[in-house]
Amino acid sequence: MLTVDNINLHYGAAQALRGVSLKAEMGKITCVLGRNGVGKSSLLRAITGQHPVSAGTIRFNEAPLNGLAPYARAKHGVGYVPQGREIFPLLTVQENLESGFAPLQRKERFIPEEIFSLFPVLGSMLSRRGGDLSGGQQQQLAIGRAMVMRPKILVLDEPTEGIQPSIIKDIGRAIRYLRDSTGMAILLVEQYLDFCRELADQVYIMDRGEIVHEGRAESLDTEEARRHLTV
Ligand SMILES: Nc1ncnc2c1ncn2[C@@H]1O[C@H](COP(=O)(O)OP(=O)(O)OP(=O)(O)O)[C@@H](O)[C@H]1O
Repeated sequence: MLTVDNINLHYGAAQALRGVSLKAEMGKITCVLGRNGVGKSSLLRAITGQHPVSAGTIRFNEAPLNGLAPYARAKHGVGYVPQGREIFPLLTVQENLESGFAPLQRKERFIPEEIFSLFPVLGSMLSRRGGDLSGGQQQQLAIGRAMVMRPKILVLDEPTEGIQPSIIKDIGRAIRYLRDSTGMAILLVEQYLDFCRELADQVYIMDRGEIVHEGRAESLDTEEARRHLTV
């Protein structure tokens, strides 16, 4: 389980996270909802080691992650699908997937077949450049690349952003499959309430750098969630 306990995060003098605590359990999908600018990406940056926290602790299966570089967190099993995908536009699909090999030992350096069963389009586009793919295909590639490193927790930053509805469905299916088949923990941040409600087991709502609600997805008060999602 990932345990985030009372973290603060600053950009210079500006505080983006205030005493944020949450848990993401193995075999569960945990969704953090919030509108633009409330600190969702900052939370994921803190968890993946892209930005240091100024207070609080982050542990994964009891191992402290604080202070570890992103690659060391990847070795602990933290896979990250950043906002905007950040795939390499000039590398091929195959090379993008292979860039996930970095934290793996030599004998593990192969692309698991299940990536192509989940996202067949990647298999048919292996020699195409990442930059030539549509936004939805790039999102699938970014998830595939994170899967290459066999994560124990997959952290996704707004996987539905700018993506057409049919591909959002595929991505939802893939995330559910990963939870059910591997028992990994999945933590995603979103603004898209319906996607989150359909997919998540546990939901948190963030507003202005703080967690303002926590509960099971089926008991989420949709009206309250919408209030936090509109400015
Ligand atoms: N590198 C940075 N330097 C300074 N301030 C930043 C930086 N990144 C984010 N912020 C600020 O921190 C706050 C939280 O931003 P963050 O990106 O975490 O929010 P978000 O909920 O993920 O929103 P979005 O969906 O737009 O990414 C915002 O006020 C933002 O302007």
